[in-house]
Amino acid sequence: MASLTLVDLRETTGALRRDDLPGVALPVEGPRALVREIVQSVRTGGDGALADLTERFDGVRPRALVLGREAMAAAYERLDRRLAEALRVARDRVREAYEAERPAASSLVADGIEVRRRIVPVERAGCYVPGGQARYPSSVVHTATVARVAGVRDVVVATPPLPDGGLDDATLAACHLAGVDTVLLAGGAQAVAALAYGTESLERVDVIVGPGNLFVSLAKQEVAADVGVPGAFAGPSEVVVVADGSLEPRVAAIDVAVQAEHGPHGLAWLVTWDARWAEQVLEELAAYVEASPRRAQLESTLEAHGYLALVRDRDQARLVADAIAPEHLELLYDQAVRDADRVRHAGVVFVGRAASAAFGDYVAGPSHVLPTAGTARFASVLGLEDFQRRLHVVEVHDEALSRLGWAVEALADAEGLVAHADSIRIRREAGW
Ligand SMILES: NC(=O)c1ccc[n+]([C@@H]2O[C@H](COP(=O)([O-])OP(=O)(O)OC[C@H]3O[C@@H](n4cnc5c(N)ncnc54)[C@H](O)[C@@H]3O)[C@@H](O)[C@H]2O)c1
Ligand SMILES: N[C@H](CO)Cc1c[nH]c[nH+]1
Ligand SMILES: [Zn+2]
Repeated sequence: MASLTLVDLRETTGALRRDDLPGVALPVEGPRALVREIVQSVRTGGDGALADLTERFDGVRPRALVLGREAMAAAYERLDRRLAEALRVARDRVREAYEAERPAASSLVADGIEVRRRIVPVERAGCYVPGGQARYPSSVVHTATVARVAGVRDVVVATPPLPDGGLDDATLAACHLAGVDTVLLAGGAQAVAALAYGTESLERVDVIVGPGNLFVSLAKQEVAADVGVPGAFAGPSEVVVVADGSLEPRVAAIDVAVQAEHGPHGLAWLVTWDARWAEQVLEELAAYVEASPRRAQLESTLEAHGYLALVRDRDQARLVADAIAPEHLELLYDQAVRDADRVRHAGVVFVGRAASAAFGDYVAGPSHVLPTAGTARFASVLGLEDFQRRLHVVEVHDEALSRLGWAVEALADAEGLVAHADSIRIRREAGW
């Protein structure tokens, strides 16, 4: 029976560091060597290697390696209307959230130098959409829509095939709605390699984004020298639920289970100052896990990385959350809004008793591609900037020679870089 491992912090005083708490120790060494081998094999073997590896790891040869817009549009027409409408709502909310964040071009003029900052989208983006333990049409929406708002010209989605070698209508329809150009029917490290290096049927991309399991995340690290891998380590899902007796125990129990049902290697914490109430939550959680059709996934995460932290008060609860730096943080007690603004490390914070992280997974607006494994200390949610480059145009008027030229010469002389200094001197001596 899955339970949570007790971490009693009530006697602990002062600051909490990340290493004071049990974390997720991902078993990376074996997978890393395998991922290296897979990437190399796709890099040299192209389409053939990709199909062979798909057969090896997904148990099927894809019916086609690449699908185009026609297949996506046809799937959208076939899709159940309620689901199509839900996907459209999710797409619209993600699109609106990111349209509101579009960075403005900026410029600065002073001393004869005009600096303009241009925002230039990458040309081709690869969005990895997981498909092992569950299918993720929502991840299509939460990656490709952001790429489109960022202005990317070609958007490719890579996702593993179904056991029949094809792809589900919901994922294809989501591609249609999100404006995807090409679908690559491959998953895991082999898909990441194909996106990074290209194959006979797929042109390589400029950046790879999107969540995935350990093999996907390690493959992104493996190819990072050759392709942009911006943003977070978006690995197995995580949640920290902070609540007390003002919340029904079953509601808290289910929220702990929400992210754990994704599959192995995830992380789930319940943090509370209400020990009696916590016992009721544990009972509810055990019953919920036992009855769930995703019991195996729930148990794999909860048994390895499911924790109950007993803390003194709200302040200590926040320190615990900050030390964990979880992907999702739920603050579900009264008056949590003030505390939300004091949180430093989390992928996203949900506040209010209605605030299930499932809203964020689907329709809140910000992408559900979020930092995991403690990387929320330095990484953020998928953003427009992950698909864009900043490019400065520096226009230098002659006036700058008299106003700033001397500083260039002084610094170049100090560094012994004579051509640097001469390039200014020669212009000044010409009387420009
Ligand atoms: N952080 C985020 O933003 C976010 C968002 C959505 C999902 N997720 C996470 O993404 C993950 C999705 O994982 P998934 O497994 O369901 O789908 P996935 O598509 O990431 O992984 C499936 C692929 O992994 C490969 N694979 C599986 N076992 C392998 C093995 N032993 N050796 C080599 N390759 C192997 C296969 O090729 C398979 O196609 C979950 O952990 C979920 O929690 C994270
Ligand atoms: N919770 C996942 C991110 O960790 C995203 C997701 C997609 N579908 C359901 N959930
Ligand atoms: Zn989820």
